[in-house]
Amino acid sequence: MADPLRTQASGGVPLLETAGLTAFYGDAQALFGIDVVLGEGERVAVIGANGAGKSSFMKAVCGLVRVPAAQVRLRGEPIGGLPPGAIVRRGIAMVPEGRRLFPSLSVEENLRMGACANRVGPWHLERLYALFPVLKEKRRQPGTALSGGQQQMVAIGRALMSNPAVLLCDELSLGLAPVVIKEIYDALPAICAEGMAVVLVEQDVALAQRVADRLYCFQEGRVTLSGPAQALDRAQISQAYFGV
Ligand SMILES: Nc1ncnc2c1ncn2[C@@H]1O[C@H](COP(=O)(O)OP(=O)(O)OP(=O)(O)O)[C@@H](O)[C@H]1O
Repeated sequence: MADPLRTQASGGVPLLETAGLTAFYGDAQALFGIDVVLGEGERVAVIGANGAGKSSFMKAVCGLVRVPAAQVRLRGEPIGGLPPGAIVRRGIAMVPEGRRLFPSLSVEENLRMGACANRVGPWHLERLYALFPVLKEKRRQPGTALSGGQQQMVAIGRALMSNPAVLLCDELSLGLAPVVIKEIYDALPAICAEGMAVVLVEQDVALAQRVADRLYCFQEGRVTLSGPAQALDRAQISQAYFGV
């Protein structure tokens, strides 16, 4: 049967693919051959326990952890191991775990930093302010003076300002109140409206199932389960998540 992820993108090539992705910190291996495929406009969630390798995967894709070139491909082109700036210019932007705003810059300056990639697309300051109006109100304040949820909006906005084809979001909900998490995730359809694809690392499995088209479960640096988000049941996920 035809694989929709390979046929929907041009020439049968997926938008983003990792093939046997391995990653190391010195001698310590964190990823042991991760195969992930992302189609145009798809939303994929990566779940797994602490230390499963989710953040290492995201860092490997965006160039923060060096990996062999052919292990990460964007529209078929090997991009593994390129410097992070080069990967952003090719269309992959990251919302990092813990937001990592520039503390000495205002909200607006943080947002403008994302535009350094010089990519053309639908995202610009005014559109971001329409999406998250509170950021316009607070645009002259230091980014780090904002609440956690507002800082997350800045981190998302900064990534969107590079007009990516793929947005990587590492634990958007970390440390946020449920009402704020809902506000952030409610913005996702508007963020994806032009067909941008998203990879989300999410600790809340039920939330991941609600927002993603497909899930990958990692355990100890390997994919233990993948499939359509709604089709995977709790028992399968628990087995893949905890290995019990
Ligand atoms: N900078 C680092 N140096 C050495 N080892 C690291 C480093 N970062 C992560 N690791 C190790 O790599 C493995 C995967 O960690 P990673 O942070 O990718 O997992 P994770 O699934 O994102 O976990 P969490 O949910 O806690 O963020 C773990 O064994 C971790 O200890």
